[in-house]
Amino acid sequence: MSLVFIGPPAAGKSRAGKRIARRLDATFADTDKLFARDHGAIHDFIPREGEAEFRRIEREVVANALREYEIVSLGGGAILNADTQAELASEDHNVVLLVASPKAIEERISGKTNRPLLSGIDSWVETYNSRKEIYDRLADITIDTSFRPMWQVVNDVRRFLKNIDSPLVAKASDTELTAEDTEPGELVD
Ligand SMILES: Nc1ncnc2c1ncn2[C@@H]1O[C@H](COP(=O)(O)OP(=O)(O)O)[C@@H](O)[C@H]1O
Ligand SMILES: O=C(O)C1=C[C@@H](OP(=O)(O)O)[C@@H](O)[C@H](O)C1
Ligand SMILES: [Mg+2]
Repeated sequence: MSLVFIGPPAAGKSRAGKRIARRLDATFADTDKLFARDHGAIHDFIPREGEAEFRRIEREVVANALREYEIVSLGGGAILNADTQAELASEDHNVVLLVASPKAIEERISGKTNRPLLSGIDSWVETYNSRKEIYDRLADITIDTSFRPMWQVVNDVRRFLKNIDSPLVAKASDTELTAEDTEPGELVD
C-alpha cells in the first residue's frame, strides 16, 4: 500500500513526495532517481538508448518501488505503461495527481535543460494533453500546485490522507505546516 504522486513534468511530484515523506516519517522513492542511480542521468540515457528502452527499464523500477516504499513519486510518463496503470487503479495505492497551469510551468522550466522530452512550454502542453485522460482516470485526488508554496501542497496531501484514514498519518504529529516551513528555492506566497 503506497501513496503515489503522478502528473506532468514539473508539477512538483519529486519535491512534494520527498517533503510529505519527511513530514510523515515514511519511506520514500523517486523513480527517476532510482533509474539514474543504476543507469546514469535520464537526459544522457534517452538520447543514447532511446525512449522505448527508458520506458522498459522505468517499468521495472516503478514495479519495485510500488512494492517497497510507502511514498513514491513517479516520472511524468511512467503512467503510460499499462501494467503501471492497472496497479495504480487497484485498491493497493492512493494516487495523488499534481497539476499546474502552463503559466506556472513556464516559470519553473525556463532555462532548465534536464528534461530530455520537454523542450518548452508548447511541448509540455502537448504532452500533458495527450496524457490527461490517463492522469485523471488514475487520480484519487487532484491538487493544483500553480503559484502555491510547497507547504500548502503538503498540507492538502496530509488532509487527504486523514480523510481516507490512511495509516501513514497515524504516526505523524497533528500540526499543519505554515509559511515558516518554506525551504530554500521554494515559492513564498
Ligand atoms: N509549488 C511550487 N512552486 C514553485 N516551484 C515549484 C513548485 N513545485 C515545484 N516547483 C519547482 O518546479 C521544478 C519541478 O519540480 P519537481 O518536484 O522536480 O517536479 P516533477 O517531479 O513533477 O517533475 C523544481 O524546480 C521545483 O523547485
Ligand atoms: O514526462 C516524462 O515523460 C518524463 C518525465 C521526467 O520526470 P518528471 O515528471 O519528474 O520531470 C522523467 O521521468 C523523464 O524525463 C520523462
Ligand atoms: Mg520528478
